[in-house]
Amino acid sequence: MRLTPYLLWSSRCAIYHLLPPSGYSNMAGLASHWSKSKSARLLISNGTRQLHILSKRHNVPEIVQNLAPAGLHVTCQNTRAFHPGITDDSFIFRQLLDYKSYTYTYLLADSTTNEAILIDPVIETVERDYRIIQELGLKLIAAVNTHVHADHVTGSGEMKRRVPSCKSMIAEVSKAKADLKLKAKDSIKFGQFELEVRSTPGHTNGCLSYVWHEKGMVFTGDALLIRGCGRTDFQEGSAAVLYDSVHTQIFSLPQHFKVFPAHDYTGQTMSTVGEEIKFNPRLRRSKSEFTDIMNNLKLPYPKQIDKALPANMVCGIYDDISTASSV
Ligand SMILES: N[C@@H](CCC(=O)N[C@@H](CSS)C(=O)NCC(=O)O)C(=O)O
Repeated sequence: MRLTPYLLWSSRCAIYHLLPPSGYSNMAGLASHWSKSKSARLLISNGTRQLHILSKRHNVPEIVQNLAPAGLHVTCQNTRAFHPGITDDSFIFRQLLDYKSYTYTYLLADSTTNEAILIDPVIETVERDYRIIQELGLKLIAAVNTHVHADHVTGSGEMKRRVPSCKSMIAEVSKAKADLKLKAKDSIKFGQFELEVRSTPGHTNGCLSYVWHEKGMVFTGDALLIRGCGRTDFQEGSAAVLYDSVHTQIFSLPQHFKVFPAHDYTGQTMSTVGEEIKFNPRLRRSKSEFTDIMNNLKLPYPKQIDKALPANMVCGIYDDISTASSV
């Protein structure tokens, strides 16, 4: 069997993708590694779906021989490994991209109860996200917005039309319409898990970040981007406020916490608190240097701002736009 490294996340978190066999010379080594390792597991898949998890009692070389003609693969996964899109035993995590606005939507779920939440859904990708939720057999309980976005329309309202149990959420101070208004120290529960709500204003006055302490993740919206941060030139933005928010609410988290922002324009998917403290070219500086940088960005306004702001004040339900409060 040919053993092809699929992704090397760190020296102790390797995920190997085993291609359909052309010979089985490595099989003995693999089987030995697998039988000794508490965290490695072998999954049978058809390339898109996981079909079966092999247990230690299976005769792996024999099974693999029979899989290849059927076009099936064996994947050896280290369950201590983590990568967006990989499901560990207790939770499901998907990082979903909207190519138009470079927005990340996050799907989080408890694998036992199947309760799920979506962070920052986008209206154009609601069908895709809804299909994933259905395929995975999840019960969507919330569409959680990090803030009133200016560059795209939220998918919360459209998702609510498809999933009546789904509640829309946004910061109370944003004054946007939603089923549940959030404030600092609230928690968002799904199954056995919960996210802590932290107030991180500065990009907008109602920006929230969501901390998943148990899994060491923080969803920062536009407050903290990878090697960047949200602009501060509209929607009651303030560079000084953003600086304090990030330093007190995000940089105070353990340095290994993974940072998942609402956007990335450079193809990066995640960072860590420690990396951003060290390498963020804006936020690692003093507050006055940061303010100078932010006040001189000279970015063009987002293309969809005129449509996005009023729509997002009503969770993206266009019928309600005429009754929305002003932004
Ligand atoms: N070109 C995009 C908008 C890009 C932009 O302004 N992004 C915002 C977040 S969405 S309001 C931002 O804060 N960017 C920070 C930066 O440093 O780029 C469009 O037209 O939609």
